[in-house]
Amino acid sequence: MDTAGGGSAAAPATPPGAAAVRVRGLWKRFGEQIAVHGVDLDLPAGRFVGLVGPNGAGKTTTLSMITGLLRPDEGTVEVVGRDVWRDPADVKSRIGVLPEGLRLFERLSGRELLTFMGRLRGLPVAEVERRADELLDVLDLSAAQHKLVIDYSTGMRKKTGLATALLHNPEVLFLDEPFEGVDPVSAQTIRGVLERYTASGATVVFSSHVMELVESLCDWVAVMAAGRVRAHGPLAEVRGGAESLQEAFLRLVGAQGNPAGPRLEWLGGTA
Ligand SMILES: Nc1ncnc2c1ncn2[C@@H]1O[C@H](COP(=O)(O)OP(=O)(O)OP(=O)(O)O)[C@@H](O)[C@H]1O
Repeated sequence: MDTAGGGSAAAPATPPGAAAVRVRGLWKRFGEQIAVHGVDLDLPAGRFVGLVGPNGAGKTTTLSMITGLLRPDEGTVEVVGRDVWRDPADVKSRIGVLPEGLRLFERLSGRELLTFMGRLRGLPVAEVERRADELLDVLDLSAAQHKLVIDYSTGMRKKTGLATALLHNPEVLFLDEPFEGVDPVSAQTIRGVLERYTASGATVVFSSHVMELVESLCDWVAVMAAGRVRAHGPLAEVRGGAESLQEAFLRLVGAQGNPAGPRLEWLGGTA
């Protein structure tokens, strides 16, 4: 089995049009709380897929179960046609994951971290070095590559996490809030790398609260609320007649906001 991928460009094995992710009857409870409530989902390969939903909708829990980080109470997950929970090692060799609140090895430099992760993935040393050079360069991290990760900013950490997730040339990349806490320059860099990656036929699935971002990047969207999938499909279909994805989203999740009304009168101005 080639766990290292073909070349420096993504080499997806999933035929275009096939499902990159297939989820059936997925449930997760935390005590009384039902975080994921019988989710069915088909995410096509070769797309830029956005998973959106309000706080607490179940996005992170769902992504964690899809990527083999959290065991479901019920349900099945297939990624690139393989059962995640029956064959986790095979699936994990084919995916890259940037989880929420990623913890990196703080006492390694960015460069050492990439070398370590590449070797852990079974890549030959020379190939790790070549890929690390390119990723550090493209992600504007070359100048900081010998600094310890503990001294990295939030954006540098996200970019380093993204580099480690891409190093083994995965078929599907899962990113939980990849743009959170990232400045516009770094966001643009990350965006460029992801666009290049999907243009080669690979699949990106990412969660975000930022509708404008999802609308401008994604061609496929899944909307979650209260542990359920409210809509999923091509962006234009999910947006429907609404003017923007934001408007469609607010309608789908039934959100009216929570106006302060007569409350918080003490806030601001003089009493
Ligand atoms: N380990 C846990 N223990 C208890 N409850 C949890 C746990 N993880 C998640 N939950 C609960 O499950 C629900 C879904 O959480 P989840 O983090 O998946 O939502 P989310 O859509 O990713 O939210 P956000 O956008 O705020 O990150 C929430 O009500 C949350 O409190």
